[in-house]
Amino acid sequence: MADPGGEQRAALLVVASLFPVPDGAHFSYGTAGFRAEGSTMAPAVCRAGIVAALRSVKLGGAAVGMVITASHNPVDDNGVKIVDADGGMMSRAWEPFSDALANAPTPDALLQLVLQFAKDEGITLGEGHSAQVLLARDTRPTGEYLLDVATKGINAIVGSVALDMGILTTPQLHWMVRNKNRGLKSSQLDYFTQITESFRHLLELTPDDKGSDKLTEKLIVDGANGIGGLKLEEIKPKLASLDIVVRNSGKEGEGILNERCGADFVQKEKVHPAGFGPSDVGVRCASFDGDADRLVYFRIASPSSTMIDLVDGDKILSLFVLFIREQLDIVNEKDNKVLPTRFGVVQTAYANGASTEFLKNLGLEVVFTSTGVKYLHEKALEYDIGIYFEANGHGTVLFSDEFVSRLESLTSKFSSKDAGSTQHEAALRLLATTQLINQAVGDALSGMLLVEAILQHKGWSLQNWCDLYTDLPSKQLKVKVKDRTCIVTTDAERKVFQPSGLQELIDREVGNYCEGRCFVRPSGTEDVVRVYAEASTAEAADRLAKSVAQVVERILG
Ligand SMILES: CC(=O)N[C@H]1[C@@H](OP(=O)(O)O)O[C@H](CO)[C@@H](O)[C@@H]1O
Ligand SMILES: [Mg+2]
Repeated sequence: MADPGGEQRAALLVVASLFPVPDGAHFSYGTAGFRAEGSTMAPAVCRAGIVAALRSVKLGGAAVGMVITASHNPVDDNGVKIVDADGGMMSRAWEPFSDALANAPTPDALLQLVLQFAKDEGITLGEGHSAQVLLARDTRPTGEYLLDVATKGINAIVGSVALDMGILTTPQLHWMVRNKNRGLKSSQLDYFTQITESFRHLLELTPDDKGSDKLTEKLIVDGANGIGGLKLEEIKPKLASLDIVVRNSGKEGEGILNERCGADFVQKEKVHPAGFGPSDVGVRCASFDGDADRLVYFRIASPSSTMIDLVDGDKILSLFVLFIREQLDIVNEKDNKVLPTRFGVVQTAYANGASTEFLKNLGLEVVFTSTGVKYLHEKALEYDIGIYFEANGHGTVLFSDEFVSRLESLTSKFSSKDAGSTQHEAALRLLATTQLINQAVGDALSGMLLVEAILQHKGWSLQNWCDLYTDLPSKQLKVKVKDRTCIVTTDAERKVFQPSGLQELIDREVGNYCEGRCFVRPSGTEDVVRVYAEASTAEAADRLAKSVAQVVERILG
């Protein structure tokens, strides 16, 4: 093993002894990084800092990111996830090492793990290499402390530089990392300028006959008392065409992060968030999660109930699909296939069955992956245009580099020869969309602006959007078991493979219901087994979920 030198060894030993893993603690790099109660996160965060710095060294000094957040989880939790140099999630191939490092029991064990991994990966330590890690955190009280811990971890790889980008939404940091490594402008101001300018371009391209009054109708945004609300307040003056009211804005004293508010709460509970009430009945509302990488829309149905009409990630996806396909068809109409058209729609098992049916009826290829953005994103990258969404509101639209460069040459060709033509305008709309929607990860701010621009383009109310299809009633439950990892799934998590016999029992329950569908899987972020059920009525979906939850309890205790 090449000796990295005394300085490097000492730095690793020192930092490992500063943040030892307590007896009995175990960290696991789950669906979205390490997560636990904030006050217990220091060992995992420090070691994630080491991993991020090593990743940057491995990639020749390209910028890598680290976000300190626990997203929609309670305010006392915190977490950390690593952003790869392309702006996406850290390569899955590095997760086993991250797990092993986070749990290394002694400073010496940690040192040996780093040395062995560096050797296996061909990473040269301790000499003239460079590494840079961009850091951000959300608004949690433990964030500042954990950011400092992360910096210590990063600095333990000699030659690394940690850059604190401040309090940001998770998608802002992903965007910054991607842009930086592409040699593009990458500050927060650049991000704000890009999304607000491309939004303005899209509005300018709205057909004259469409109801411009729709946007003057109020939009109320639930910021989950997190960072998304604060950033939205910051850009609101640049969105003068929208009448936006921010509630649960994240301002001091307004409420507790994610407590009875935010996209996760709204989507799972199907009731309106705190701070909303009867006076908001019928108004178009949107909800972000605590780190603003999820977006759902909703409307309070009646003054006498807390129930909402939910417009979830599946319906946002459907709206994006309709708009992009329509513009693509216009551009390609005359010059057949002037733009590449491999169009992929990616969902998970949690997608409402009615949405999948709707998309298939449009003649689209719908593919399924396991839960977790890293899987959906990876799949979407295989297409010229890859659209993915989780039902919970995390998703985006990815355009391949080739698609964007063909689109750029096409728009300049049109501007000199065919300016103002229908085709030219459709191409410009697509180009503005590639600029508006975050290419690194799902982004509530940019996603919301695209939704607003499309509703305006179509002259649609929230009702028109809701009417695309009717969701099948569904129910989600959590079951506490001794060891959730006993459940092994297959077929994009739609079938249980182990323990044997469990799938047959689920099938038997499902067989009792009309339009019944049900699956179970171990959560990657909580110590529970999740049960999801769909059926033709809400009451039947509840009953199916409950009976399958009982089966899981019986088998796994
Ligand atoms: C049913 C559900 O909403 N699951 C969420 C949740 O993962 P679980 O592995 O189900 O705990 O958190 C993930 C990270 O935010 C998100 O990607 C995923 O969709
Ligand atoms: Mg989130």
